[in-house]
Parts: sequence; structure tokens; C-alpha cells
Amino acid sequence: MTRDVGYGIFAAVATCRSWTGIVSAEELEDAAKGLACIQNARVVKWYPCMDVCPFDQCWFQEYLRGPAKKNAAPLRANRLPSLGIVTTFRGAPNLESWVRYHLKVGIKAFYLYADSAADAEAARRLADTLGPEGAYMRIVEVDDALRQEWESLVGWSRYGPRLKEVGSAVMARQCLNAEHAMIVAGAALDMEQEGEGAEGPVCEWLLHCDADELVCMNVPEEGADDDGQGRSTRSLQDFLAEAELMGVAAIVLANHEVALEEGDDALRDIADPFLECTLFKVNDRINADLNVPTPADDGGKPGGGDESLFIQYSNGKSMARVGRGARPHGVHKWLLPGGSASGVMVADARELCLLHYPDCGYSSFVEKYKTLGNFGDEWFGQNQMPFRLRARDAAKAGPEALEGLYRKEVIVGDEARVRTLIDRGDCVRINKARHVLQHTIAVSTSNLPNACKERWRFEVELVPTNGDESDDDAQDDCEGKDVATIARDPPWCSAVFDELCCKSASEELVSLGDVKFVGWRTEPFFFGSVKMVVIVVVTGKSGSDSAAQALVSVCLSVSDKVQSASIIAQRQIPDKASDDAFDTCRRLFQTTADFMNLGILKASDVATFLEQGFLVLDNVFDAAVSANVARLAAASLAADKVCSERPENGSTSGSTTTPTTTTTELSQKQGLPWRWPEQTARGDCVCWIDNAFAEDIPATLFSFPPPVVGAQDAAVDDAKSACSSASLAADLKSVLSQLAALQLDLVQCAADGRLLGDREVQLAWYPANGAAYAKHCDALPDDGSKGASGLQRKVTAICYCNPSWTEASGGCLRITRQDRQGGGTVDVEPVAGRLVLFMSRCVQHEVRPSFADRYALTAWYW
Ligand SMILES: O=C(O)CCC(=O)C(=O)O
Ligand SMILES: [Fe+2]
Repeated sequence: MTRDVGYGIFAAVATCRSWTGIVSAEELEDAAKGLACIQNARVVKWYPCMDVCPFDQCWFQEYLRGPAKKNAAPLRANRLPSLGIVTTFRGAPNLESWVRYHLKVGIKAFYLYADSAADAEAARRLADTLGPEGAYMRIVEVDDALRQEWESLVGWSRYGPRLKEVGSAVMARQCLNAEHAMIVAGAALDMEQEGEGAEGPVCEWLLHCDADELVCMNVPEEGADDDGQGRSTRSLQDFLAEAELMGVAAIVLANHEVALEEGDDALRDIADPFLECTLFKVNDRINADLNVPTPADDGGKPGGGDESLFIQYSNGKSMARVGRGARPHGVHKWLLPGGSASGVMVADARELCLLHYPDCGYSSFVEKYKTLGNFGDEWFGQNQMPFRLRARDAAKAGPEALEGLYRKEVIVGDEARVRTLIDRGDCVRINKARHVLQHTIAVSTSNLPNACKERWRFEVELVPTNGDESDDDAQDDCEGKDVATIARDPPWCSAVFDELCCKSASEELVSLGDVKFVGWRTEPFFFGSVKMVVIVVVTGKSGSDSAAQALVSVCLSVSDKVQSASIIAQRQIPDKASDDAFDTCRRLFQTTADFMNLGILKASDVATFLEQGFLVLDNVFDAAVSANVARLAAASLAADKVCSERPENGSTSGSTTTPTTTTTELSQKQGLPWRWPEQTARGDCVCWIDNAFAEDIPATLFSFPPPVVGAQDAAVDDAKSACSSASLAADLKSVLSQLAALQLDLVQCAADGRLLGDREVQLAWYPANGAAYAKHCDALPDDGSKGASGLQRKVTAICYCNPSWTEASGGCLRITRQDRQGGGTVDVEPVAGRLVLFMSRCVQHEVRPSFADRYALTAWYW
């Protein structure tokens, strides 16, 4: 029997000017006929769509562009997805800081649309100064050539006309550029997947945001006193990988808005807000509703935890998977094909959010509203944000009015008010950006992480057969409804899934290993019909190709409702529970590369380190120089009346991981910020050494003459007894710089960006009264589920500073060897000049009771 009407083309948009310009009824029919499962197609009904923007229905443009990419190579087995950013910018004063921050947090692609030739030039210069990392920047000037390309975009019908409207032109350019970038990024990804090597940067996700916004992963719990670094264990890449595994294709991020504090001078300029501003208005109004496409969402709305606090938009920004047909819908959202809201996730802002820094600094604020001039009340067909209108009017009224507005609405208040706002949860202190920008973080561009065990996740796309009765019902159901409503799960999908689950015990599949059909979802296929995507996990020894073939043939045979099946995604799953912590840690590193340019370690040291999880090297540091670090510590302790003795009741001044006073704050104080960590497991007294302090160690740290450490060693004593505060400081600095160089070595050895974190350094003193530290690991036990590259300590490096150590002094570092290395323990004496390096998350260690003063400088690399 020949059926007249094939799947789904029973609704096309007849009333919309923008729609008909893109595709005619004939084109629509031809496109449908080109699909394997459609015998014939005819447009049978046109209906006016008042509620649904026609733009949102253009999703099947994807099908018009040529054959679907169903047979593309497996999706990047073994590589974590990376994020790119598309931005349209003009005169962005902090572009360099913005790019550097994002490079440091692992952004691998920047699609920068320069709004003028001068902006393009500035970006190109920046790319040059970045060296190889400059290659991640793709700079496009908004010129006539680009304008012409805009005209071929789906969004042209919607945004093209807006280019002429004063109030909407910027947003229209941003949206067109974002769509353009998504297409370019999709092409790059395709090329890479087909093994052709992409010309520009490659990313699997694309975020649309501005040059005054930063992506912030790992925001700490509100009120957590952890220097804003957060302690979440997953990286952005891991976050994205998990999102992909859950079938997420777009992620909405809440934007916290910078809150300017009054400080000494409310009207001060702010040279680099990313570095200087750390207070943010909490945005807690982001919710899933944002993803329902309503044209009204185009404009920003003031809001946030305290409605009156936000001065700019509070409806977030979003990122979408590249190559999945997402297109910008305004600047805040990506729309998924068919306007589908399933597959959109709202990120928990405490883990992942956007930091927005508008209107920072008085003179730039004045300048901005002078440039904007007398803009209209409307913006993209809606009311402008109220604050912008007030600022426009104030600028018109004169400098006094503008200053008044800035003081009243941009500045949130003085110290007391800030405290109240934080207590109320309306504001939060986030030091993340400052921290990232200030610390040495290197991004590795090295190879893939090591292969993990054979566990694969497949997505098999099942295209329905034509002529199924139940679909006639579906069609009837669909008449007159919009796409978002009709693209729901039809009954055939659950029936097919049930059949497949039964098949998992079939001979064909059992030979692959353990095959589990874990779930399914639908995606719009054509108007009124859906295709089904089945998610399968295969655990076993067989290669993924044979698994893919077997899965496809089983899916095809399972039901006559399935016309065709193909693998659309395939990904190796990192092992979780079956992995021991040592394996997880080792995946941080490459094992096969030749390490050519190491500064401190030799290639053979790296091999030893990877084989046993730890490394002991003598004479890495000059013995006398490291002994002087101990003297400096002892001297500052002698000057510290509070810390030179452990408090009786054990109550102490802070937690172990958090510096409460930073060394930088010390210029007004005498001494280092020593404290007794609040833990019964340890008997040492510690202080954190931050970078700024290391650069400029104050001469007031201790009284002279500095006490002699390791008095038994007369030689060292004689040689250095005449040392000055300056020379001790120089010695500390030199050890610190070696610890920094060591980090660069480790970054080189790391797998694909997996050791790109910060460094923290601590000086520790174990008093001679038997102080010890019970057996522990330096980072949370990590089974791999939170990602091997999560943000926590990864490698520990210790420089021992004790010039004359004897067996009687005790205080050895006792390392527990890995089981596969034969188990047991190794004792390492903390002698001056010795380096110990170990994997923080899996190497258990303890400090044995110490009967001499014991000093060590420890660096943790993140
Ligand atoms: O000083 C040592 O040998 C080890 C100290 C330690 O384990 C720690 O501070 O976490
Ligand atoms: Fe430790």
C-alpha cells in the first residue's frame, strides 16, 4: 500500500514571513522524501502558530543541510569534552585577563567576534602574546564578509531586521555571531572526528557569554571559609562528560552579579575587576522554566536573591553541545532542536555558575552611559531593564545625578551592609577568579589520558518505520499543536525498549560481555514524529566496533517498528569502583611520552614516580639553603607568643586546609601566621605561604639573632650563623621557586590538562615532644567517579629542612606502599635537601613521632 502522507509533515508554518523565506512547501516535501523512512510526503496542513515562534521550529533545517552525520566516526573515545566560548566584544578593557582566566580553567576554544577592526587587532595581538595557547582563539571581525555570512543563517530572519534598531542591534549581532560560531565549531568537530584534523580550535560545548563574564566552576558552599576555591572534586571537563552521559545537550548557568563594595573610595576606578572584585549578588532565580522558549525571555530582567539588588540581567547564560543543532535564542539561551526542553539542565550554581562584572568603576560607568546616549525605552521589543533607563536619565540630568545613582545602586554598601547581605544569603564572597588569576596554573596540551577498562556507552538511534497504526493516532493527536508539545514519547518506544531489555541475554549480545540497556529518550524526527535514542552500556573485553555492530543488528531485529538503527555516540566510560585509587591517580599522567624538557626531574624519576606512586630524591635542594628555611621558621616561631606552645585544651585557630590569615597580611604583624590545626590526628604547627608573601618576605619576621636549628651540626651552624634576615628570605624564596619549577615538570607529565590547578605551600613544624601525624591521604579518597581531574590536591611535594637528623630524632615519613608494589611501608628521614613526591589521593603516609624539632616545606599541586 502506498501512503500519501509520510511521517510528520502535517504542519508547516504558512503565516510567518520569516519562515517562508527560508523554505518553501516543495523544499520541505523534498527534504522529507530524502529521508530513508519516508516514502512520500506532502504538506497537508498549514496552520498559524501564534504561541510558538516560527524560529523555534526550524530545527529540521539540520536535515536540509545534507546527509545526517549518522555514520561519523565514534565520538572522541577517551577524551573528555571541552568547552569553548563565543563572545562578541567591543573595547573590552580586560580581555587579556578574561582570556587568561579561561585558559587556566581549561577552556579550549574562544570564538571572538570583534565588533570593530581595532578590537580585532587587539585580540590578534593578545593571541600572539599567548604563544601556542593563542591558537585556541579564533578571531572574527564583524565586517562585510561576515555580514554576508549572517544572511545564510537560520537566525537571520529573526535577528537581521533587528540590526537596524538602535536598542537591539548589539544583541542581534551577538545572536548571529553565536549561531555562526556554533556552525564553525560544529564543522571543526566534524573534521576532527573524521580524522581530518581541524584547522581551528575544537570544542564539544559552546557557551555564549560576554567579555565581562567568567565561567566559574567549583564555587564553594555559601559561607564556607575556604578562600573561595571550593572543594568540589570535579573539573569542568568532568562535569560536561557526566552531563553528556545523562543525555544533556544544553546547560543553563545562573549569573551572580558583581557587588561593588564602598571601600575607601566608592567612586574609584577598577583596573581589573576579575582580580579585584570578590563579592557577588546571589542569583537564585534561575530555574528550568527559563528553557521554555518564550520570546519574552529575550530581555534581561532584574532580579536575583534580592530583587532590588541586581542592576543588570539575572536570567543567566547557557552552553550547548556542539553539532547537535542548537541555535541561539536571544543571548541567554540555546534552543535545542524542536524547542525541546528535555535535555536542558540547570547547573547547580554552587558548583558551576557565571560571574558577571558589569559597571565596575565609576569613570567607566560614566563613559558607558555617555556612549550609549539617549537610547529608547524598548529593547528587542520589550522594556529595557529599569536600571539602564534610570542610568540613561541620570546621565541626561547631569553628573550629580549619575554619581548619586552609582552610589545608591551600583555600590552595595559599606562593610556592615556587606556583612548583612552575606549573612542573609543575598551576597556571596567568591575568590575563585582572583585565585586563579594570581596563581601559577599551567595548562597542559599533552596527549590523551590512558585507556581505561573496557566499558562503553553507546547511543543507538532508532528511526521508526512508516505505516505504523499507532502513529496515525499520534498524528491525530498532534494536529494544531506546537512541536514542543507533540514531540513526546509515543508508545512504540517503550515497547521497543522492553524488547531490547529481553534481548540483552541473547547469544549475540552475551558474547560481548555484560550488555545493559540503561534507558532511552526521544528526539524530534520530523513534525509529529520522534526517533528514539537508546542508551546501552557494554562491559566486556570485545572491541567497541564489534559491540557497535552487534547492537545495531539487535536493534534492527527487535521490532518491525524500527526502520533503521545507527550508533550516534560511543564513549569509553572511565572505570569507577573497580579501579583502585592508585589507578585513578595514575590516569592523571601520561605514561608513554618522552619527557624531554624537565627542569628538576629526570625521565627515569618520572617513571619511578608513576610505578610506585611516590619518589624520594636527595640533594634536590641545597642542604644549607633548606636548613635556613628551618631557621627562618624557628625564628618566626620564637617571636610568636601564641603559637610557640600548643594550646592546652586543643582549641585552635582554624581548619587544616584553610589559611585564616594569609602571609600577605603580615606586613603589619610580626611573624608568620602559625596555627595549630584543629585535628587530633596531627601534632604539628603550620603556616601557609602565599605567593605574594614569597615575593616580598618582610624583614620584620623575627628577632635576631635567629635561633640555630639542628644545633648538633656545628658546620652548618658556623657557616650560617652570620646570616641576615635578607639571606634567609632569599633562601626560602629559592626553595619556593624550585617547588614552582617542579610543578611545571609535573604539568608536562600530566595527561591532557589534568594537572592544571593551583599550588599551595605550607611550612610545618613538628615540636620535639613526640609530635606526629597519623596515617592519612592528602586528598579525599577518590574512586574516579568524580573525575580523575577533579579539583583537589593531586601531587604532594615535600622539601625537608632538617640539617642534622639522627635515628633518635624519629620523625620519619612512613609511606605505605601500594599492594601491587608488594605492600609494606617505607620510612623516609626528613633530612635537609631531600625531596619526597607522592600522589596525594592514593599514597597513605604518616609522620612518626618526632623527638627533635622537625621542619618541612610542603607544596600541594592541584
Ligand atoms: O611532613 C611530612 O613528612 C608529611 C606531612 C603531611 O603528611 C601533611 O602535612 O599532610
Ligand atoms: Fe600528608
